[in-house]
Amino acid sequence: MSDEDLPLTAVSIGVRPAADVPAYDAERAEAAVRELLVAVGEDPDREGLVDTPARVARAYREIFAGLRQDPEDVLTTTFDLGHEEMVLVKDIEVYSTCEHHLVPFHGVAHVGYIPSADGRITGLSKLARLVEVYARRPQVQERLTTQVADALVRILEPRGVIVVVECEHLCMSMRGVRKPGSRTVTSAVRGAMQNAATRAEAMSLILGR
Ligand SMILES: Nc1nc2c(ncn2[C@@H]2O[C@H](COP(=O)(O)OP(=O)(O)OP(=O)(O)O)[C@@H](O)[C@H]2O)c(=O)[nH]1
Ligand SMILES: [Zn+2]
Repeated sequence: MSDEDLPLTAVSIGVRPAADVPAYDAERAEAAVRELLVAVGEDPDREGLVDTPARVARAYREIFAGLRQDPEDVLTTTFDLGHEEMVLVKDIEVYSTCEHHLVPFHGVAHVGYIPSADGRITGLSKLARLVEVYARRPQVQERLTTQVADALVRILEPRGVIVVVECEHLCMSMRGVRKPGSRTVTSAVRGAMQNAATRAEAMSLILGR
């Protein structure tokens, strides 16, 4: 499927299904890192840098592994516990990569849902794994937040979902506007979680009050 064939929703812009993403090209990544070192004025053959292109290529494989993972493969484990109340995993550590500057943004995600009427729930770790699938891609924080919420809606069919992400963007800290410590908060709220009282309950749990 070409990018032109994808519907232009916030979720799918620039996003291909894992099956359509070509295999990771470590050789190409390594050559590109070597070029980058030359471009910034470094000598890629000096002792300290000689292994760096290969090292960075290996690191990028890991950092962008989510491009080759489908959320459906993560949310496979479900249980029918008959639990119909809110489930919330908070303070899930997030490391992602800003797609504008290719530097990290990091912080926490809070993921909550109200199970479907039949009480179908997923494993708690799967919520954190879902965040990982989308964080390990070139990202913007808004899309990361939306994608996690919409994958939960699509796959678990819960009655409601809330996803709140709070991150510091190193592109705003170490360069550019240079405002270390500023945090960006994004949220996506779906279904019954949009009800004011339910949303307030979720937010009070997230804020620890
Ligand atoms: N909305 C959004 N913006 C982001 C995110 N990550 C980085 N940005 C912003 O993307 C914008 C890119 O702006 P440009 O003017 O094209 O790039 P730039 O000249 O490097 O901008 P500065 O960062 O202001 O120096 C900046 O304002 C960043 O702060 C994100 O996750 N969400
Ligand atoms: Zn950035």
